[in-house]
Amino acid sequence: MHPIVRHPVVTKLAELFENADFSTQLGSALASFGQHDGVYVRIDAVICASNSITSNATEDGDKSLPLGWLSMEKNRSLTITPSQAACPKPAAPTSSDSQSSHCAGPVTLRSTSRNDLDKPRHKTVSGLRPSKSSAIAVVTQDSGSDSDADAAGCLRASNVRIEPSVRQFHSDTRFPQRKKPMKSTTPPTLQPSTIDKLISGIWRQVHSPITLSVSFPVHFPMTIGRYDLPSLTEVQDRRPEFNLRTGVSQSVFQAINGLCKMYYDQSRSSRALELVVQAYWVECFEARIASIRLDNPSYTNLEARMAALKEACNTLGWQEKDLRNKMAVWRGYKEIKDAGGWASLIFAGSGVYRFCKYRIGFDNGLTTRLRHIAFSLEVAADTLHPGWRDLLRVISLNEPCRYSGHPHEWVTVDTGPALPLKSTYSHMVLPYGFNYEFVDDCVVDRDVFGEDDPRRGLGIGPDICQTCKERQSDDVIRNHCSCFPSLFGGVRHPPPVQLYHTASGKNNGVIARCVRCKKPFSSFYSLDFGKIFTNFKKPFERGTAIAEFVGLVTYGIDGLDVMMGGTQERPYQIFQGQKGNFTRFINHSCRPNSQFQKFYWCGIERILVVSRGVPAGSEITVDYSDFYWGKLQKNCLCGESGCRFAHRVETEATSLPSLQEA
Ligand SMILES: C[S@@+](CC[C@H](N)C(=O)[O-])C[C@H]1O[C@@H](n2cnc3c(N)ncnc32)[C@H](O)[C@@H]1O
Repeated sequence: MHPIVRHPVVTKLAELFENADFSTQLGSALASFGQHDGVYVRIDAVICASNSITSNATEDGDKSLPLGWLSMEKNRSLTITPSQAACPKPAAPTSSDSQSSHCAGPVTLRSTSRNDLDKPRHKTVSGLRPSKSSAIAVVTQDSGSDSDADAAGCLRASNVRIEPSVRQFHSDTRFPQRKKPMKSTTPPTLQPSTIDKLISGIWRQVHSPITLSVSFPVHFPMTIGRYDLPSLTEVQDRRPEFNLRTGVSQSVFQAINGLCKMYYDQSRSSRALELVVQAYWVECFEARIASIRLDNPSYTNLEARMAALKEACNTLGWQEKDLRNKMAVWRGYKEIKDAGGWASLIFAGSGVYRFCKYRIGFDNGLTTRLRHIAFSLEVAADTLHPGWRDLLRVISLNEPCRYSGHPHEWVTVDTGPALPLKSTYSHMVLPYGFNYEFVDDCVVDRDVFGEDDPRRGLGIGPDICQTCKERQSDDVIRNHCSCFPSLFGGVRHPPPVQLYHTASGKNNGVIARCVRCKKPFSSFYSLDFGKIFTNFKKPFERGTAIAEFVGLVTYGIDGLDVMMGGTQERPYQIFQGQKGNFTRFINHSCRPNSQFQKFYWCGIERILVVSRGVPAGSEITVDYSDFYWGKLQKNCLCGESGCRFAHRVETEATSLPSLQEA
């Protein structure tokens, strides 16, 4: 076999075009030449009309662009690029050379056209230009002419003769580009890179109130709090008539807004599902290739790949070419998923298709950056969209968390991956270190209170709300009190808040991400595994309960932060030193956006953090009270203009403070 056939470029081409016969065909074509230095295999890219794709013959109008030449010299194969080959080394004129010229037809993939010879390789900018060549090539009948003596002759077909210099014009198919006028003299501003846009898009979606879920119809009617949930048919029936001619009332407009939002969210869910399935398909495809090779040990990887591709095309009913194109995009999805986790793909938004189709920035650090945020992203997704992992059920995947513990055990940091909560206290001297257990409800200290619950209000009935006088019950159907529906008497969701590392020296704090409406069905609802999702990109509205202040209900603690509760006759403390919820991390502000507030639920006193209007994306703060600050040897860092405790380190603190209700 001719050594050129073993040239890596030939192998690569055969692989690239999945033409296993290419090497054999080339070998037999070269066989007629014998092994000598004068044979070139010229590799061209041919631009042709789509209708000539099916036929092997190239059309007259086809444009051939030489990519390079392969040749043998001193028994060593060489690769010559077109730039080197402005004049490839002329081979010594031997009798065999002339033979090679004559026989060039079957070896070259395409015969050389005149255009190929004289076409300058740089980009042309005008429609008309004189040729740089001082000679013109003319096709002759005499294939054995001596035109090969020309410097570039060895690249020319032997039936081309060079005429003496003729002025010639070429027309160009491209119009000159219009020069864009300079808009202004202001210096150009740095635009965010495509990767920046993709990553900020992911964060935007994670912090948005979308509900990503596979929706199933649920059995209605049912009641949550005071609100009767409509049945599916009721939903249809209640839709107002959409008749634009009779005018659009506010309620009609509200309804169409609700409908629009519902389907918008639904299509986002199905888009996310599509991404999940397609990324997973790529994994299955690779696994199928491995199985085919196991079943057919004689198959090469290429053959196994082709077999798997055929199988897929048969089921999908797509052309192989179509599937290949789609696969290229799906591979991008898989790469994003591999680097940033499933959350990065699910929340990637619509730009991800274009991103993967054109592979913008993939080699430019995208995977490193996604790996960097994977952790924080998953913590945020779990905190704000607890149902997002359900989407993976479509591929029967039970994806384990990349992080361990409760999402609030991770502190988000603007500049990098989330930090383990414990590590953010390593710089502090704490008597027992930092150990905090997240619990949803208060735990009564039995050593102190026995079977009694000190929070039980004397003379307060367990059934009637002190505020609205409606019936209270943990049974969703029986409950009629809707004072704080997000916490009591309804379906409880994880609050849309995250722990974050403050930049102002207060160590950690709590940030509001997106929030729930006070009323469950103000204008829009969506069905999600039978739950009602009422998240909106709204602030925690004034009067909304953000959370209950949860910890160990005890008494007798001195010198540590505690919340005082009960009455003078029956006092108790809520201690968050070892267990509790995220309210333990809420900082003080002299202009707070929330406050502590007492509320009786089923006869038991609860201390709530209630919003005074917290915008999404801002820190949740309360006023710790003068009493607390009076005992704290620290300056307040709230930064408010009317800060009461900014310059008070000199003040003697007698003992450690207690938090008190505002
Ligand atoms: C209940 S903790 C709040 C969470 C705390 N930042 C952390 O990282 O654990 C109360 C402590 O936070 C700090 N802190 C809260 N608000 C503050 C403020 N406005 N200025 C300075 N320190 C504050 C004080 O050290 C205070 O004793």
